[in-house]
Amino acid sequence: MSTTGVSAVAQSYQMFNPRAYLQNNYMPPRANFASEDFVVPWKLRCLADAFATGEVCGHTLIDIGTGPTIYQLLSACDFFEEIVATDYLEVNRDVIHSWVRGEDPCAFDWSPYIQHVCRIEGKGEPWKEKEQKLKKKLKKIFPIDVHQHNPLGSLLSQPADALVSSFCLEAVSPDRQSFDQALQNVTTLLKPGGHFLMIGALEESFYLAGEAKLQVVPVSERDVQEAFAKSGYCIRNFRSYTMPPSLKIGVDDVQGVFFIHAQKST
Ligand SMILES: C[S@@+](CC[C@H](N)C(=O)[O-])C[C@H]1O[C@@H](n2cnc3c(N)ncnc32)[C@H](O)[C@@H]1O
Ligand SMILES: O=S(=O)(c1ccc2c(c1)CN[C@@H](CF)C2)N1CCSCC1
Repeated sequence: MSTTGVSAVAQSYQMFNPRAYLQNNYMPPRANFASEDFVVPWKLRCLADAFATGEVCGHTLIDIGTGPTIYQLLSACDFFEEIVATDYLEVNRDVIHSWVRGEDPCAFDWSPYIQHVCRIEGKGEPWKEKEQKLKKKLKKIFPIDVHQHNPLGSLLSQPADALVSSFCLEAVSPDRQSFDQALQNVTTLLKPGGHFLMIGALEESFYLAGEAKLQVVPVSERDVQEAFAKSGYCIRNFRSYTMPPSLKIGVDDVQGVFFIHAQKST
């Protein structure tokens, strides 16, 4: 693992601006729910379908690199007692804390995401009920460093039943070796037989978040599949989405998005 590379990544994240990041990736017009063919509905569908199998369930789910977003947890909250959010930056952990407490009138409006997920799950659940359910289950918000062999330090008493992660490992790894090692590291947080649902960027080399320009290690579908196999997973499902030119507006150079559902070997 290149320690200088990891230190440089950590340094670049000191400039990360959560509000700019949300603006670039989670607000209209880039975030478009008009058709299931658009990337945001595609991501939410991947997650909803995986949880709808009923195979991904248990007491504790950990989200690796939560950032300032909660969409990635919406379909999980019916299947776990406790959801643990994690992030390297205190500024992002504070955004999630603030959303859970519901005290910030200027907080990001996730209602279009919650309403869409309730619609595709087809349970007739009012969106405000799902919102409250997630806030109630989001009991812990921990600091994490995926480049540490024990990413959560002593904060985790026992391995989780499932992991979720979205746009994290490739966005914080200076090279493929670090990406593979980071996956090995976070896998120690998951119980044998546990499930890992990951969404990530394909062939991306950078993204912007306000003043910060973050380097991303470009990964292919094959790179991701090989990394999971190397970390001892059975790949249950793998899907990918090709980014249309209209969504390439300069805030990143992402070429596509992958979804992987993998199960840790027993
Ligand atoms: C591209 S953002 C992803 C945010 C969110 N999960 C999403 O889906 O948009 C990457 C996140 O990784 C976090 N991060 C940076 N360095 C990290 C590290 N060493 N370990 C874990 N997370 C890290 C950043 O603070 C940021 O929130
Ligand atoms: O869901 S996305 O595919 C998405 C969402 C988040 C990110 C990326 C892509 C690519 N760069 C990542 C940096 F790590 C963050 N999407 C991109 C097109 S517009 C709506 C959001």
